[in-house]
Amino acid sequence: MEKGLLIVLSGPSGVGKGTVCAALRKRKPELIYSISATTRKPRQGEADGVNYFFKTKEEFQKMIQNNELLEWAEYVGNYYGTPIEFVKKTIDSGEDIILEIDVQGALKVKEKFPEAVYVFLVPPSIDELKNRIEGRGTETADNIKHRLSMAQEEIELLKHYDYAVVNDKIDNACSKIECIIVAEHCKRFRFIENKTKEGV
Ligand SMILES: Nc1nc2c(ncn2[C@@H]2O[C@H](COP(=O)(O)OP(=O)(O)O)[C@@H](O)[C@H]2O)c(=O)[nH]1
Ligand SMILES: Nc1ncnc2c1ncn2[C@@H]1O[C@H](COP(=O)(O)OP(=O)(O)O)[C@@H](O)[C@H]1O
Repeated sequence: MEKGLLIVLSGPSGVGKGTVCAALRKRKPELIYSISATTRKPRQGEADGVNYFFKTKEEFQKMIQNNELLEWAEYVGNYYGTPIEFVKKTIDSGEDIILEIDVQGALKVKEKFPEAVYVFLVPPSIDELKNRIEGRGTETADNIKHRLSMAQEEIELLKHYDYAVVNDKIDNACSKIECIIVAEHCKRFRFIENKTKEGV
């Protein structure tokens, strides 16, 4: 049976990863979403086990020690990580799973899963990125500054990704990601065909 795709969606904070994933969920309900663990405090409206698994620093450290995380990263003073078990189970069952993670985390996943599909969500401009982070109204002025300076460095890492998707309009970005998923399935089918022809 063909394995599911591991799709890694990342990009700078505020580019719209969460928003695009929420829209994709509606358009493509069969896609599975990984839920990360974090030591960040829940924002208003966020629930444990839905947006994140909210952990204390000690609990998070235990997850690292027990090899329960596919990757983890420290981002602006908090830890974020991807529980590995759920990801493995999903792709082994032939279903596609999407990870919405930061750029450092994505590059760590690439070391373990080079065959995953790496998509970088690009802001239309740095000014627009600033507007979006400020407009969201969830961060302090200092935190926004930090996120923006990280964004400049993160955009340099675009070259390690398979695809760049500009998040100008949410629907455009979703359509492009859907096209990427279709194309990647076609690519893997060709790979299986070649193997069959070679008698492997
Ligand atoms: N490495 C890694 N980054 C994550 C994970 N989950 C979320 N992130 C990223 O951590 C960053 C901060 O997340 P968050 O505090 O929710 O803020 P926001 O995504 O900017 O709204 C974002 O870039 C997320 O994509 C994870 O499991 N691993
Ligand atoms: N295509 C878009 N056009 C305009 N605003 C957007 C777009 N995508 C996201 N936003 C807004 O930008 C802000 C940051 O989006 P969010 O999904 O929280 O980003 P991220 O998860 O990458 O940090 C939110 O207020 C969201 O409504």
